[in-house]
Amino acid sequence: MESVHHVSVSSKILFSKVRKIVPPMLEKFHKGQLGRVAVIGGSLDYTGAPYFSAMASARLGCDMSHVLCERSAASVIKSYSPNLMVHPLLPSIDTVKDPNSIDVPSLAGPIIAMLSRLHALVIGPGLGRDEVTLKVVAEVIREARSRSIPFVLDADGLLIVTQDPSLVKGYKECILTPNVVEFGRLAKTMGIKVASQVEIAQAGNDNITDKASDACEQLSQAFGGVTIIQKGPQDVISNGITSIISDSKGGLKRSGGQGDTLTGSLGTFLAWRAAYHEKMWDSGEQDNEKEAQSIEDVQAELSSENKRMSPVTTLLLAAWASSSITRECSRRAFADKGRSMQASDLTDEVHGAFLRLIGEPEGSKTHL
Ligand SMILES: NC(=O)C1=CN([C@@H]2O[C@H](COP(=O)(O)OP(=O)(O)OC[C@H]3O[C@@H](n4cnc5c(N)ncnc54)[C@H](O)[C@@H]3O)[C@@H](O)[C@H]2O)[C@@H](O)CC1
Ligand SMILES: Nc1ncnc2c1ncn2[C@@H]1O[C@H](COP(=O)(O)OP(=O)(O)OP(=O)(O)O)[C@@H](O)[C@H]1O
Ligand SMILES: [Mg+2]
Repeated sequence: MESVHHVSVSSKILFSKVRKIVPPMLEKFHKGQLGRVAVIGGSLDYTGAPYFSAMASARLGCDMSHVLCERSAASVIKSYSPNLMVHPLLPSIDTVKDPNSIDVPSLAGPIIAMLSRLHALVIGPGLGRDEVTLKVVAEVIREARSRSIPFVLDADGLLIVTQDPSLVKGYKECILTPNVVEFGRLAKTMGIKVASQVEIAQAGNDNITDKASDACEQLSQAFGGVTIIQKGPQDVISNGITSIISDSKGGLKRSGGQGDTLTGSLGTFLAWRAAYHEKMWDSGEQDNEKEAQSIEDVQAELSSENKRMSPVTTLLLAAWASSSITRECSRRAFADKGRSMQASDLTDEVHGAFLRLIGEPEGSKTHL
């Protein structure tokens, strides 16, 4: 018998809490303060995924969007947009002298040197499966974790986790974003038998949401409390103790690359969340002495009108907000383009989705 631990707070209240972690637009801020995010991905085969992710991050509102990619992908990604800063720093089998004897820390050095300037990382979009690349990215993950830099792992980044779960196990500043297939692979790696959303639906269960939350909670617990967004007909978000369901309407076209709008949005939200906890602006909330742990604590923080939120609560909110924005982008793009909709159509909807769902926080000076 599964236990159910998802929060029961209305979307309206959740969005009002999300608005608290969005920095207002103020004249005093300098370049970079509204977010410096890097997407680590992009290879010979895949150049679209890192672009969609980095553009979603930029369109949502971060100041600096970097892409750290494999050499062969760099010029291609640069040609998509001059707004992105694209760095050809990832090695591959083709660019090292001897793939069987590589100095991983030294190959990872140029990327690690950038970490101190970044608020958040999105690791995996279009990364590919080159073994040299993956070893170097695993080293970057280790270093980012040791510096408490928050990161999102998706696509081929999740493959790195299936190869070595200890890289993220127990790290609370990390979000995994598996699709149905990736969720199954992660569960298998952790040796737990959980049904995916599709299997649950096919089995004709009545309580699909409860069963899906339970599966996501179990996987999160197996990872020591890492936050997981299981994407699907509804996105189930869990940190092993508390879960939130994101089930707003999306579009009906399942073109590839929509998950990249999610990861890019997450990158920006993680950067904003860090700024919120550093008190970069006055949120008008009262200090909160107690750090939320349990679902009751999280629920109380979400229901309180004027209390600062704990990192556990804001991580769940960042995940829920990013999922909601992605689904709203998909809904709007599908309403406009129908079956012709592509991933790039979501990119164009990010700002409109943000304004409709969240809106500018109090104090923002958007009209000069
Ligand atoms: N334009 C681009 O550059 C894109 C690049 N992508 C990259 O492509 C690489 C491989 O990603 P894949 O997602 O193909 O990973 P996999 O190679 O692991 O393939 C997953 C497979 O699962 C299938 N699948 C997905 N959702 C499913 C569902 N709900 N039910 C049943 N089957 C389902 C897919 O059709 C796919 O064949 C990654 O690096 C990714 O970032 C993709 O994100 C798509 C867009
Ligand atoms: N059946 C569905 N109904 C509504 N929304 C969905 C459905 N399936 C996926 N989505 C939404 O699409 C987005 C991407 O999820 P998806 O499962 O396509 O990820 P993915 O396979 O990793 O995508 P990508 O092609 O970018 O790698 C998520 O935000 C999710 O909420
Ligand atoms: Mg994907």
